[in-house]
Amino acid sequence: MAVYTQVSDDALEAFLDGYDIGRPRSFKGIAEGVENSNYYLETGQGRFILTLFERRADPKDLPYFIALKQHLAARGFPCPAPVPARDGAPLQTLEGRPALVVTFLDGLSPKRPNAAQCRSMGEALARMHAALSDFVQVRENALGPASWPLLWEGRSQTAEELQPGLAALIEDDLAETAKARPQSPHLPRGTIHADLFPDNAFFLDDKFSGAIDFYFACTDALAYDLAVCLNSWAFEDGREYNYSKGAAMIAGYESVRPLEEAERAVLPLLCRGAALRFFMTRLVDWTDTPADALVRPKNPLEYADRLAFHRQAKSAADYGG
Ligand SMILES: Nc1ncnc2c1ncn2[C@@H]1O[C@H](COP(=O)(O)OP(=O)(O)O)[C@@H](O)[C@H]1O
Ligand SMILES: N[C@@H](CCOP(=O)(O)O)C(=O)O
Repeated sequence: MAVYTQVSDDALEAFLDGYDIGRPRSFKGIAEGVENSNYYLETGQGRFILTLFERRADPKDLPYFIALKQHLAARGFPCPAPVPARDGAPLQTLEGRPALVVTFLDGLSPKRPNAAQCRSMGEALARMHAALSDFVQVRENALGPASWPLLWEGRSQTAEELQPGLAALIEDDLAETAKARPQSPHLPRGTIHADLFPDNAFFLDDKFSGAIDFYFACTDALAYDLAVCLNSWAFEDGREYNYSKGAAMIAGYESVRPLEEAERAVLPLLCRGAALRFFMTRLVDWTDTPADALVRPKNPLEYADRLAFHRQAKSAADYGG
């Protein structure tokens, strides 16, 4: 579960005094999530999510994430809209933590996405990129290729314990993605979500209804966002690539923004990089999460299996593009 900071009734009352959203009718901690404490809040004026940012959130990044959500919401893209307090600022303090109230989104996250949902997600991803094309703020991708060797440092033994022979394969992935990196600056860039996994997307009747959790958003290659989604939506049980789902996602994306030839050419490389990024952070969490932590670390091997697929892929056609 992810409620790290408890909010007392008195603290909530005092906090809501600073807003024009009415008195609380319902207030409960949300079990899902990993990084921050999230609460469901219902008042006379509607439903909201209250987030208290925990230790891993860098306070200097919060204004960027808030501005990004404001920008998307203003353009009609379904995402949590920050709710400003009476003083006009959306970012406040509660129980000693930076705190944000956002609007509640309807919909359910798919546990096992189907091809129709993959298509709808691809289309929505391209719409999101278009809506962000005039978002001028820039944030470097802190989990981009330069960070991977640093995350890997001292982890090869853990990788070997998880799967004998894995360390050498990962070293090879690092070398190959580093070699090919100079190709990336030529790709269309913009603001990307960078973590649009199924648990961060909501659906109503197979139609995308909203995206949440923009806390890895950054400026990077647009096709890298598609690569993150192909990794997290189009593999069965974390292992086998589902060609129909991948093809549906790419077709959905291209129905809004056709990929350029340069993007198609490096799609396998971008997918390999995306898999490496999630493998690395999961590997770090695997060893560094204390046994009594509230959240269970996710299995890095799911991404080692995806890497095996990406190593042999030659072109976008291997992904159904
Ligand atoms: N705007 C929202 N509308 C509806 N539910 C939300 C909203 N934001 C978060 N949630 C719920 O809270 C959970 C955790 O949110 P998330 O942003 O993924 O947390 P974390 O950043 O801690 O990983 C989500 O899985 C979802 O159930
Ligand atoms: N999507 C990442 C972990 C990040 O968790 P989130 O709840 O903030 O999306 C993974 O699966 O490794």
